[in-house]
Amino acid sequence: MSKQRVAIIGAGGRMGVEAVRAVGAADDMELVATLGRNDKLETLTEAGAEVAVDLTHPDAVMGNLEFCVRHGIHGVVGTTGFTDERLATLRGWLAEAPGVGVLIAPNFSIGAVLTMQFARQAARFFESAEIVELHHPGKADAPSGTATRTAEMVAEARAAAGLGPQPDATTSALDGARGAVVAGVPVHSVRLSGLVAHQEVLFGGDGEILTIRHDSMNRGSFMPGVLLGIRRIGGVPGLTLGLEHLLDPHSLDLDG
Ligand SMILES: NC(=O)C1=CN([C@@H]2O[C@H](COP(=O)(O)OP(=O)(O)OC[C@H]3O[C@@H](n4cnc5c(N)ncnc54)[C@H](OP(=O)(O)O)[C@@H]3O)[C@@H](O)[C@H]2O)C=CC1
Ligand SMILES: O=C(O)C1=N[C@H](C(=O)O)C[C@H](O)C1
Repeated sequence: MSKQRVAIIGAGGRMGVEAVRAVGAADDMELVATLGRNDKLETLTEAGAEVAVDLTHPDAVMGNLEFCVRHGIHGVVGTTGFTDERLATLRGWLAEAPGVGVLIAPNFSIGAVLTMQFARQAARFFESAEIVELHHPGKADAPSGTATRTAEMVAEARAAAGLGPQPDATTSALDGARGAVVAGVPVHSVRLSGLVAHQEVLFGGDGEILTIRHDSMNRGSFMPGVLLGIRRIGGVPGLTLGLEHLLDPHSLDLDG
């Protein structure tokens, strides 16, 4: 069986270095290109890349994806910063490139994927929900992509259950004291030396609190998800939002 030809964009970064190691060690993959900020995207086509992994920066990722999609290269994207508008633009490019697949994974770690699923499942039972995400101080964006996606999923579940706005009597607060509100869910961002990537989803009801916490202790925790995305995305044309859609179809059917 021929090996998948993989390129990594952002190869010198914290995640990129780890991904170069993981792809290099995978028997079914060949690392054909590693790109940094100053490399031309044409390197991807010259190297014959079939899948490009993007681990760069919110300012760079859309340009990278436009090039990949237009040149028939599948994308596995860990980079954050995807708004509804960006996703619509990406869907437009994909509509003109039948057969090309792009995975946008807010988080590649299985524990974080499960955290989001558990949070979605719990949301309808509690009147209050807030998120605390905690990361290393080198992180460029806040709130994290994972926290933003989690808040959206919690909000969707609340709306489907007919829950209204959260109780909150605050009428006077310093800017930022109540966090950033994402789809009605307050999200608090901590940046602290020593941390890697962590998240708590807090739910409150009458006399009880449920806390769902996940900790990535190192960036190796993301690599099985990166490799899974590379292996599967070629068989899933169009946009896939979230690693859960590439896992076994029934493995995350928590409501079933
Ligand atoms: N989905 C997931 O599971 C995870 C996602 N992430 C996300 O991945 C992204 C990268 O994170 P991290 O590795 O910590 O960040 P780093 O800042 O460590 O690395 C980013 C890399 O991208 C490069 N880069 C920046 N701009 C460009 C560009 N225009 N073209 C090509 N390369 C570029 C940087 O190059 P240079 O060194 O020259 O600046 C650097 O090597 C972030 O958005 C982060 O949130 C992180 C962890 C897990
Ligand atoms: O920048 C990071 O480190 C991470 N970014 C992603 C995010 O914003 O959610 C995933 C993980 O939290 C690590």
